[in-house]
Amino acid sequence: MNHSYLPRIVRDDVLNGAQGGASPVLLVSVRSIQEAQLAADCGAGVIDFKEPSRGPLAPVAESIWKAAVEASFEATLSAALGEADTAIGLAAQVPAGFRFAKVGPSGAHSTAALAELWEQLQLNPDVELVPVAYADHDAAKCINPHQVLDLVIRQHRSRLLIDTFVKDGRGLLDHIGLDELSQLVQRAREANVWIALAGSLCIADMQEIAGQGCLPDCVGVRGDVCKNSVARTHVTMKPNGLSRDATESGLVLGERRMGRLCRARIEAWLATLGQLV
Ligand SMILES: O=C[C@H](O)COP(=O)(O)O
Repeated sequence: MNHSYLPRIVRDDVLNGAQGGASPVLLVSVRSIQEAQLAADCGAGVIDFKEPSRGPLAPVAESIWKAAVEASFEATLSAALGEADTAIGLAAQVPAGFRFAKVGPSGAHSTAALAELWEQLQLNPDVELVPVAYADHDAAKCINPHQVLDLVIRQHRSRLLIDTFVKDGRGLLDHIGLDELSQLVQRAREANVWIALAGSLCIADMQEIAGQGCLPDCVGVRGDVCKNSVARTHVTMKPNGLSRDATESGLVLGERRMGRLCRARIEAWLATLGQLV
């Protein structure tokens, strides 16, 4: 494929974000090595492993983390660890080779409760915590994104992802206004905090956000690029009485078609972000 119109994404750009004048980096959440390969081939800057059927930040199996490190994708690796109930136990298992670990704040009713959660995460020194704030914080029963950002700044942490807890078709902008989002991004900027936005974002949302002069360091997507994904094909294309051979050949054809759709979507995102500097 022709990558010439895509922004050149190298790992330093991923880590430094738009603060150095670069375009926002694209993070694509995937649930398998197959999807990761597709995202890497397209040029996604961050490949984030999560199992969307089990929650907004649910982890994939540890065997997939290991396979991802072995695959040596040309992208920064990120692992979603879920919320306190899974993240504390899993943190130490995230292999070196991963750079980010996303942890959700649901249930943290106070700043102190969230600080305690972060304190309990025994991450490998090479793996950096990406604290998450939920725009729909009432549903997640936790403190709001301003309070999470306050804590990030107070603890001299480097990163923050604002996402949505409930994936019900509503997106980030259904829960947080553009003015408020701009304030958060601006505050993060001033405090030298790398900030990522996600939450069922589509390209039109991103254009609206950017039109407000609000440029995050990173944009995270899954729903918009993976709604036709290979993984979904497996879910929707059950045997249904077809012979095994016919079913398998249908799956292969379906996977190819869906893979093309995902690829086109990721490329459209990269082209859009590449224009935002
Ligand atoms: O980290 C980013 C999220 O995985 C985005 O997922 P989503 O686009 O389905 O809300």
